[in-house]
Amino acid sequence: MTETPEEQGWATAKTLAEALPYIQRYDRETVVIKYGGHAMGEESVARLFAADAVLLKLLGLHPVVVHGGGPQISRMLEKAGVKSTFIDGLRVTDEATMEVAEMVLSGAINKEIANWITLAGAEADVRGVGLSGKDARLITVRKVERTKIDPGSQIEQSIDLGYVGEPTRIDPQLIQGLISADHDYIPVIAPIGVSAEGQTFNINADTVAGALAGALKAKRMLLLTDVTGVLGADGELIREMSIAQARDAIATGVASGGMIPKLETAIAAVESGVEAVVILDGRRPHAMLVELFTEHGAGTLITR
Ligand SMILES: Nc1ncnc2c1ncn2[C@@H]1O[C@H](COP(=O)(O)OP(=O)(O)O)[C@@H](O)[C@H]1O
Ligand SMILES: CC(=O)N[C@@H](CCC(=O)OP(=O)(O)O)C(=O)O
Repeated sequence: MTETPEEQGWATAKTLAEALPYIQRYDRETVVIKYGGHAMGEESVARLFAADAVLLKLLGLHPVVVHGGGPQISRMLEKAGVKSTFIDGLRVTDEATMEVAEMVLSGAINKEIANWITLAGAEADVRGVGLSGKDARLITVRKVERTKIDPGSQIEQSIDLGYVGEPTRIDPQLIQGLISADHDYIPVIAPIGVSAEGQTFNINADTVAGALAGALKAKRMLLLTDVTGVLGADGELIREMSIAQARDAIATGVASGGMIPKLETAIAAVESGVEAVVILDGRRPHAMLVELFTEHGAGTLITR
């Protein structure tokens, strides 16, 4: 039986009223949202994401968006005839790759998301502000060091990932200023950092989100990706995990590839005081709203 417009109106009002306890729970709390490159599907879906970020702001939360763009960088490199190489989920980044990565992340994707937020929030003057870790030295990094044991000689060898950085210091002042001011700004951050010497580095976006969530003492970190959440060995969605279970999933190989940096980041964020991390499917419209404002939530919830 189809609902009349009037019945639909009553149902909407009921849904809104039911969200009250959750709206109060997150009142003035910071929520770091990592919007992955795989979650950014068609432009229409990405615009819905921007509109939902505006809604969160108007409901009294402080959303801070960190975006990825791995597949988009790979496509741009492919056009130039360059093959992408990943080691443990991290892109091997030489000088030319760094230039392309910065152009795609800070130049294109960052400004596009900030612009969609500003457009979606125009009537209430909610605005997206696009930044990278280079702005106001938001993210200082050191070069990532990786080693492997050579199977023949059994000698430990270092692997050079090039300009791949890991955050050593987050200076949250600029972000805190933006979210606490009278203006309704939503910071949008590209995963680019600088070394103490000012060299530009490429950083995994999950890692940036985790470090930022810790520094901002966020209530929640949402990792929006292209799977429903963490899947167990049986392929079923795991609804809740402790950080010990997350460590197990990595050690036993249940989590592989891109899921490894996500779980590592989730563990680090929870250990640094973030109450919970949720890994969820960002391709589904309104996934963030279901997670934050309904009893059942969405995806995999990771807590201490
Ligand atoms: N146990 C697991 N549960 C869910 N996804 C997993 C698991 N192990 C590996 N993965 C892979 O991790 C991917 C998500 O990571 P990634 O591709 O880096 O996403 P994003 O671009 O959103 O950061 C999934 O698409 C899936 O292929
Ligand atoms: C060092 C490193 O691997 N950096 C990533 C940065 C973008 C990213 O993390 O994007 P997703 O979240 O969409 O995967 C890269 O170059 O692909």
